[in-house]
Amino acid sequence: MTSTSIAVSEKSRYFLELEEQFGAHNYHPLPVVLEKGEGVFLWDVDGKRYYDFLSGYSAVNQGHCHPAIISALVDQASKLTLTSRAFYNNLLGEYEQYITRYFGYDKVLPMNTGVEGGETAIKLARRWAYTRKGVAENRARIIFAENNFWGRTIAAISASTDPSSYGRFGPFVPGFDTIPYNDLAALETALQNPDVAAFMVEPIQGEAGVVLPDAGYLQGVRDLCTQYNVLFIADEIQTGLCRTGKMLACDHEGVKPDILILGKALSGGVLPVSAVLANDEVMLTIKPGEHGSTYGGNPLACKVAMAALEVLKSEKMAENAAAMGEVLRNALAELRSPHIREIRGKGLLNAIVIDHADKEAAWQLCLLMKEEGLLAKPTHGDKIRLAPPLLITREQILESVEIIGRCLAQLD
Ligand SMILES: Cc1ncc(COP(=O)(O)O)c(CNc2cccc(C(=O)O)c2)c1O
Repeated sequence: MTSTSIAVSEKSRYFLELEEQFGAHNYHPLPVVLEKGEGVFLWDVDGKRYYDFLSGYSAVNQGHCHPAIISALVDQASKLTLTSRAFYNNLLGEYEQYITRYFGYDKVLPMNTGVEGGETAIKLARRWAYTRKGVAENRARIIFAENNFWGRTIAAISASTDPSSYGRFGPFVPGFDTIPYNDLAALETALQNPDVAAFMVEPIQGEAGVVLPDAGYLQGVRDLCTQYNVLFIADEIQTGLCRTGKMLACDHEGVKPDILILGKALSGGVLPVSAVLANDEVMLTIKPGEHGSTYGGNPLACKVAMAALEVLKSEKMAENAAAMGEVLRNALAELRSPHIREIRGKGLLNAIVIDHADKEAAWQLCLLMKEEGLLAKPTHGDKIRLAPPLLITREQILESVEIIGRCLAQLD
């Protein structure tokens, strides 16, 4: 059933058909056409209001159109938006000082999208391996966890174990190996190879369906990477910035990666901003003119990112995510729905695994929830991510779970 064949309003149909005719068919969106966002809410073109339980895949942690972030955007947009890195500007240095002190690293390399952050981290790791670890040129290896997802570039899909990500896009980037997630023995075995430069891993696997490792896994990764002189790269693009109830998911175990990758909510969902943080031993292996991007570190992004980071702390969003995550998981459990096989998550990064004979049940449930005023989307078939903006209240969580419960009851 295509989106355009599902019953939608005349106004919505107009927009769906425009995208059908003039846009690449590289997504299969839920049939809803949005035109306004504020806090935890979205409104469609007919003025219907929805709870947003996707948050732009955790890019809108601070809530849609957060006033302080929009104010920073609007203020800077009328002054200076882009200088390129051919020249200095009055915001990049202040932003670099702000974010490196915020997370406790010597330096930051500013980029735009999350996948650019991943690519940058890999280049840094390879360069560090050749210039500091003594790995022979072009022999560096990067280890990834199975079921990783860090974007859509050729390098990102070269690391993927998901055929729907890499199928018929070969040939692939060499020097990448994968091991089972949450398996320290497998990691230690892989680290016996002296050519390994880094292990890049999500502290909680997002696109795999919110997969949590065992307690102690991240500490084990940290210890093994230290023991074998391998860089621990934490991809916190989806788990970071208060989403899991701490500033970083790594903070739940108090571990500090050698390279930290941030994106998504680094701009509060306003424009693409990513960042790679590391100490000098790693970061200074890349010399002037050897890496960058036209928009990387632009003054508009710097201003927006500082505002986005500020509100995370000033509005105690990590604390609220931790508390509301408990409320959400407990309320979902109270539903005692036969169609919920599993409830999992940390903070406000959660997912339910749907148990139903119909393999389309998760999609159907999302359609039913849309009709009832809640937006969510399945990932990998039977899992529905439940990840609202981090300023959601207890009352809003409970109202949302009532909606989910009503729709689950209609699934039979
Ligand atoms: C953990 C993680 N790392 C990197 C990326 C890549 O970020 P960018 O998309 O900004 O390059 C992600 C992205 N996460 C994500 C989740 C769901 C859908 C999509 C999509 O490409 O539509 C992306 C992610 O979830």
